[in-house]
Amino acid sequence: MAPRRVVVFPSSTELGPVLARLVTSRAQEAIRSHGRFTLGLSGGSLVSMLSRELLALPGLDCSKWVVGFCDERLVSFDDPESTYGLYKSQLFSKINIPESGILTIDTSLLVNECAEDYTRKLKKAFPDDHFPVFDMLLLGMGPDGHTCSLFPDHPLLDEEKKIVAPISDSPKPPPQRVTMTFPVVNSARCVAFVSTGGSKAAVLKGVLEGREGPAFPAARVVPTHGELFWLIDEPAAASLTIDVERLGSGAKL
Ligand SMILES: O=C1O[C@H](COP(=O)(O)O)[C@@H](O)[C@H](O)[C@H]1O
Repeated sequence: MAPRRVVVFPSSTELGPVLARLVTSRAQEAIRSHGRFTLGLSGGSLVSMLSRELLALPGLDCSKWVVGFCDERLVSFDDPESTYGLYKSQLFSKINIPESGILTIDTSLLVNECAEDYTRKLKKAFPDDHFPVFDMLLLGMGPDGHTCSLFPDHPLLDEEKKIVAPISDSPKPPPQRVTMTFPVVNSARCVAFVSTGGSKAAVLKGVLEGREGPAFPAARVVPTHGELFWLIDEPAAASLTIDVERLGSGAKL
């Protein structure tokens, strides 16, 4: 298990460019080693930061990228809650990723069927893996400690067999979603959390310094063989007492 790296930036302004360069460095490594880069994206506040920062990089080439979703809300793609819809307008429509390289859910299906259909799509994209091994997953964390659509005290936290699970009682709207499960998240070669803002400070302390076990879903993200980064800003790090790395916008991870 690679050591966890908790990296604190003065603000999201410094964090953003480092995140973008981390993604492209892992993309280059993956393409060199096995010809493509598989990336799992989260929604929420990540969408606009990641899109803006990737688009700011000169000469970004996404022709060998395969992109999936760590979780997705079961709403039509033109709904403002659709993670795919947001990435399409803010990122995919502006880069050279092939359409076949974007693994989307089928929003016409009921939530259980949607999860099964997405499972089939991931199995097809990762034919050699029992659980898909993504080169990189980008995760967010809600103020309740949820990540993907894996919420505190939900039975899905203990899912060990499924690749993608349906959820129809998400405490955060919209209620119907599909989500990668922990076995998939923890199989990734690199996982990077991005968490910014003072509203995350208390939960971040619980997740990163929790003494009495992993009560928060985000604390269960411990890649078996992969790297784990927590990229956070000073307001989110305000309550931490553990040792962290403090870096600026020029850093290379
Ligand atoms: O609902 C969701 O929330 C989490 C966290 O979002 P944030 O806006 O607090 O960063 C996100 O990672 C997940 O993909 C999304 O569906």
